[in-house]
Amino acid sequence: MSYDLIVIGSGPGGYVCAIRAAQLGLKTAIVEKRKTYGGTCLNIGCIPSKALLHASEMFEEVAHGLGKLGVSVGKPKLDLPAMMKHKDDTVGANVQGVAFLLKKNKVDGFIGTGSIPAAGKVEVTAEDGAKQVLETKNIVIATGSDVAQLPGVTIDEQVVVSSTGALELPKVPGKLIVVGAGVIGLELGSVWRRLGAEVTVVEFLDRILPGLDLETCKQFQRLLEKQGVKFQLGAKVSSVENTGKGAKVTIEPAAGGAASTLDADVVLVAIGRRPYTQGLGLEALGVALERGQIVIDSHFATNVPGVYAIGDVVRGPMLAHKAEDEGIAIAEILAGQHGHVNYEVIPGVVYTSPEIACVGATEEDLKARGVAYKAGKFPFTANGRARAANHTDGFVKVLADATTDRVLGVHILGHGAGEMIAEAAVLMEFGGSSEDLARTCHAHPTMSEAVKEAALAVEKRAIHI
Ligand SMILES: Cc1cc2nc3c(=O)[nH]c(=O)nc-3n(C[C@H](O)[C@H](O)[C@H](O)COP(=O)(O)OP(=O)(O)OC[C@H]3O[C@@H](n4cnc5c(N)ncnc54)[C@H](O)[C@@H]3O)c2cc1C
Ligand SMILES: NC(=O)c1ccc[n+]([C@@H]2O[C@H](COP(=O)([O-])OP(=O)(O)OC[C@H]3O[C@@H](n4cnc5c(N)ncnc54)[C@H](O)[C@@H]3O)[C@@H](O)[C@H]2O)c1
Repeated sequence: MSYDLIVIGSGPGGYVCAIRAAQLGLKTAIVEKRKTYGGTCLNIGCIPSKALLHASEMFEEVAHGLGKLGVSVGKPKLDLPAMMKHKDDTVGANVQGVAFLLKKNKVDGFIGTGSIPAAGKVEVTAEDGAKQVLETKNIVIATGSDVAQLPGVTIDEQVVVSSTGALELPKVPGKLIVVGAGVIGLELGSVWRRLGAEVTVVEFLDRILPGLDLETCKQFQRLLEKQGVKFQLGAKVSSVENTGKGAKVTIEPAAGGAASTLDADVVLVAIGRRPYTQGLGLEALGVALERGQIVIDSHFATNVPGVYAIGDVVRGPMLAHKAEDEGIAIAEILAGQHGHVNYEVIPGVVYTSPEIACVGATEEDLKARGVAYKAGKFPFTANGRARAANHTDGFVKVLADATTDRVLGVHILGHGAGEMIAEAAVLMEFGGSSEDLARTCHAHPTMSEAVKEAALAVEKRAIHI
């Protein structure tokens, strides 16, 4: 069988690419080494973590959030196996959904490890070792990423866990140490804190969530501390001694100085992810890599003709929707269209409570680039719906170019921020101004009115503050 396109890896980048290519009439196949489609995101990432985040948020809300609303209930009881079943069922429904969509679009699926013996050929090795070679005009590598390891620390997924093990813990740990105050550490740390663990986050830098808007992160850290999360910033974990029943974690100040130790029942290592290219045969093929990432041009092409790459395995934020948009763009390019991704407008969401959502530049980015900007801010305490729902933490911040008024960035800390950010992304995609946002009628009473008020605040004309 000869194909127009073979995609290696069926995460959000790969499966979306395959479906779009098939829609455009390309004879397409997809190769996946896992037993189920959907990649990191659906199997061990976005989807299971959001199932646990939602369930644990409900647990906490029932425990602490309802009394003020006049709803009196008894102390909630945690049924962890049922919560884990909800997570597993959610994953199951999603991965089956992807298998259905691939079939519906007549994409041929091959379960096995894909490698590229030469441009135009993909070898698929099944679990039992059986091999077959498929012919194709084009190959898209969408093999994603894997957990970054802490030097000298072995992840056994029992006591010392990665995000994968943290989604599967059989009981709530008494003490959980999280290494890394990035998105994974704060999301999964929140899950287990809500369910009863004492959580300490150890972060190398002097701030949490590097890369996100600093003011937003500082306020967010204070809210997490109020919830009971402890932070040790400017501290690096230098060793973890796994005793089988728990661990001793040695922490050194990042700036140097005396080490200290902390005891933990479970240690979550969440210090980032690395591009995954193992077993593809890229070295023999001569595909250029830089810091582990496959090097691509603006059309996703590697240096080997007919071989392209997208998603976590290439440069840019490691986000599912970025991988999806790249998958669509390369499929359209291969079908002779003009696929394109606007990297200036990729939203990011941290699914904690409250959530953080952002799109575009931070104040730090704009200062570093020397761009003159105006900031408009509006707190949820002044929003009627937020007060009615008892979700008054946080604010919306709109950053607009001081000369043209074009919106350059929007940062939201608040309940439902991940849903609210979409209107900012649409506005920015259309090159909109803060005035466009301020003049758009927003339904009352909604949390989104805070977005409009923050846009009004850019010109110091917010009404409700
Ligand atoms: C705990 C966690 C939570 C996350 N939450 C979010 C979130 O809420 N939102 C968000 O945007 N992002 C989130 N992410 C990141 C997101 O999962 C990734 O950015 C996204 O999955 C990248 O998609 P991808 O298609 O590039 O690769 P992946 O999803 O990693 O898929 C790659 C696939 O390729 C397969 N593969 C690898 N090598 C081969 C081979 N040689 N042959 C065949 N198959 C191969 C792998 O088995 C895998 O299934 C999260 C990640 C984690 C770990
Ligand atoms: N909601 C989402 O969109 C979502 C959720 C989960 C994961 N993800 C993606 O997954 C990727 C990986 O997430 P992550 O949280 O593992 O990585 P990250 O890069 O977001 O954060 C890792 C943190 O660990 C710190 N660190 C590194 N070495 C350390 C050490 N020795 N001691 C203490 N701290 C150390 C870093 O300074 C950094 O703050 C991210 O790129 C993220 O985009 C996204």
